[in-house]
Amino acid sequence: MVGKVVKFGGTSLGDASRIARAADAVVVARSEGPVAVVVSAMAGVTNRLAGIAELAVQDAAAAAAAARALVASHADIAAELGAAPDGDLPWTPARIGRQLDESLPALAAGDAAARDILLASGEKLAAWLLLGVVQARGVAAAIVPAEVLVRTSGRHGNAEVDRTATSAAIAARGAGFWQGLLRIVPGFTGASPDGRTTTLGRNASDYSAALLAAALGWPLEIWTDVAGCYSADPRLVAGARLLRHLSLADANRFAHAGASVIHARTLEPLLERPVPLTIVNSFASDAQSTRIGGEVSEPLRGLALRHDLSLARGARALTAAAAFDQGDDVYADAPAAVVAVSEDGAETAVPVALLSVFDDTAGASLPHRCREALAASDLVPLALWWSRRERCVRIALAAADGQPALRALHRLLIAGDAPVPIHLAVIGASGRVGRRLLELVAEQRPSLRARGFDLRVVAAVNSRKAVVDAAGIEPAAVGARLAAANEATLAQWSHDLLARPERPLVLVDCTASADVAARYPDWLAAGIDIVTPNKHGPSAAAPLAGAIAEAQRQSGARLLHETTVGAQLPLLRTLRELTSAGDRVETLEAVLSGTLSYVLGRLQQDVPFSAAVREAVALGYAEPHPGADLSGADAARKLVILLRALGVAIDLDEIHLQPLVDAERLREPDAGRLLDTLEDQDAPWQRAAEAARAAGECWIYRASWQGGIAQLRAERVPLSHPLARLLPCENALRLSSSYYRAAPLTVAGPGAGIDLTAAGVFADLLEVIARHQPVEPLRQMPAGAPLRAVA
Ligand SMILES: NC(=O)C1=CN([C@@H]2O[C@H](COP(=O)(O)OP(=O)(O)OC[C@H]3O[C@@H](n4cnc5c(N)ncnc54)[C@H](OP(=O)(O)O)[C@@H]3O)[C@@H](O)[C@H]2O)C=CC1
Ligand SMILES: N[C@@H](CC=O)C(=O)O
Repeated sequence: MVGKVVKFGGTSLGDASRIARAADAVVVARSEGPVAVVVSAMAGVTNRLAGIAELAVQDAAAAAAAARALVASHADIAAELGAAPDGDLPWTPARIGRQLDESLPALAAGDAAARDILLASGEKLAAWLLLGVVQARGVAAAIVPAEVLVRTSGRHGNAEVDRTATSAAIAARGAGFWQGLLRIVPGFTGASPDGRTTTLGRNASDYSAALLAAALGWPLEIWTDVAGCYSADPRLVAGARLLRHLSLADANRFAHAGASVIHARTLEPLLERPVPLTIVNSFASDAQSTRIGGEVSEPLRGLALRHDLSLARGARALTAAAAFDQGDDVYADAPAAVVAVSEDGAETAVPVALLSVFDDTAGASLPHRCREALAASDLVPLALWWSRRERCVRIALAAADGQPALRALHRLLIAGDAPVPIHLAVIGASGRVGRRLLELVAEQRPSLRARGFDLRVVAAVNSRKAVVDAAGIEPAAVGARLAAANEATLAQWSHDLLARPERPLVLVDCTASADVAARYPDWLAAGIDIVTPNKHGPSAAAPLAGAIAEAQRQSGARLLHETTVGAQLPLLRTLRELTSAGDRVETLEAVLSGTLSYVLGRLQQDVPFSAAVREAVALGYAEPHPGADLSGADAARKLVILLRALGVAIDLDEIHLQPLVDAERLREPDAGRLLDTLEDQDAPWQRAAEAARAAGECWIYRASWQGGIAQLRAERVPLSHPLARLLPCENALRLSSSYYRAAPLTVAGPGAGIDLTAAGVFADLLEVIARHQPVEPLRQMPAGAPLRAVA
């Protein structure tokens, strides 16, 4: 009886809820026939184990503690799942813990065999966890140690698999063994001829699963965090298309050229003993998938980019065949200009990109069309040639031209005139800024479409409900769709959003929520751009601020938040540009709260304090909870953001802050009730305003930064003071700097309001969209002597 092999990647087993979901999928699969499961270690675990191996060399006690913590975290997850496996098991967290303890001296001595035992324990612990949940679901299951199946060389860290011996070992168990109990096999692991545990190199669990599937002759499903192979890396190319059916041979050509998702090594056993492979998105199993092998296949049309290559001038040369891809003669028909590489090229090497263009429908015209497409985008290749063996066009480019060329060629050869989809998730969609933003999206969509973009709202969220719909939600229907939607917590909708394969995805956070801002690192790390007027992220304390910066650095996704200070006023961008042009700010004073500027301005017009606050709320200047304005906290966040834009490392708790009204009353959580308490402030503020007027002065809520001290407080200033001349609600910034010493730079204007804020958010959104412009401007090739080699 034919069964199937199901492999779960680390993200699919990333936490208790994902393990439970994987177990559910296994139970369904088991109800349909025999199943063997291969598991990776939980996401991040192999990196932690590698870190422990390094630590053991320097600090054995710290390594032991880290190993214990890691093993204990798996036991905690089993407790959370309420499912620990029973029966006689080859290992348990306790056994693995003891084994790691015992191996510490060998690890400290740098023993490669001990390191392999340590690294392989991640998959074993994951197998143990999944076994427990599957058993708790009533499925009879058992673990098979990979060491008894996968036969390898003795090379620790990256062992070679003896495929013949491995197939024989798998077959030797007999059909009954595989068709009876559900078998769970840890991936990434094998054993040397003398029985020592070996590991197969990073990301090798797919390979383990392919070995098992080929030996059993069972189809393979790989459950991972993407839907499959795309016509180009969807993180780099907006509108990349999912390739639904590929032959094994075409998938192999594509993988060898550097296409992501499937490693060429995974395909090797399947090419020898063909069984179909399906890639399934664990987080959106409703989504489409890629099926490799099997009855149906489509012509390969896709682009793969490698940028881990370099091109050298002079020096000792190797054949590119050896340097690029062992045993592959793809360069045999390449021009002489790109067939050699410097071996000692560290000093002379220039990074290059190598783009492989496959279009099996194009015939002999493909090189010519590639040339034309590049020329149309003002991109100049270093070399372009037809690879007979791989039936693709290879294009060597200066490294900086790699991604622009990828996008340009994808658009011109594959996507055609189809607009680039830009997916939008609007958080805070029923709020004032959120609603106005959705109106702007509806208004501006036609002009964006004319520029080649299709702006689609795919998610809308408020504090209680969420709609996620890849087909798109009409902006005008968002309110009704949310009203009809199910309740969803932040954790739930964030999880659903992270699972969506659509890119580019821009999350617009129109809340004032710190909890939402705390999720920014996760979203950014997943390649989701964020646009926001919410000050909680950019003014967050160092740990969150650092995580946000790091996630942007690693993923290339960006957080844009120009409206967090002064709404639509050009403040942050101006300061960043000045700083990067070498200016050094010496002192700064500002009015940063639109609400307080309005309230204090209205006092001068004889409007009572409490009435002025109500007006500011009604006009849309105030925060969702006006206590944030009256306490000065909102303005303090703006000052932090402003100073950080100038390169000043400062946290909120370093600001000297004097609230406008007493802190006690600001504890009232209900905004309406807080407003009801304010009338007793009318008389004192009326007296204060009259006294100021009599002295030829007025009140402002002044922010300042001088001598390293940042403060905010209500102050009386002469009417001649530049910050006294503001209209109610206006903000102003005045700074002296090395460039603005003779006369300070002043920027002033309306600094709050729903329309202005939504317009500023939309402007940030346009900036993100512009990054996905399919054709990019000409980039210069690196200067220097003629370039003549690729590696
Ligand atoms: N007004 C202005 O002049 C300016 C405002 N800003 C900023 O704009 C942002 C939005 O302000 P505004 O539109 O007035 O606020 P609103 O109170 O009108 O709207 C806030 C929205 O966020 C939603 N929300 C709150 N908490 C969560 C959560 N945990 N998860 C998901 N959604 C949540 C609310 O849901 P629900 O509808 O269910 O309550 C609501 O839809 C704020 O950060 C503000 O500081 C920035 C510059 C200027
Ligand atoms: N409440 C703020 C507006 C948004 O940042 C203000 O009054 O300035």
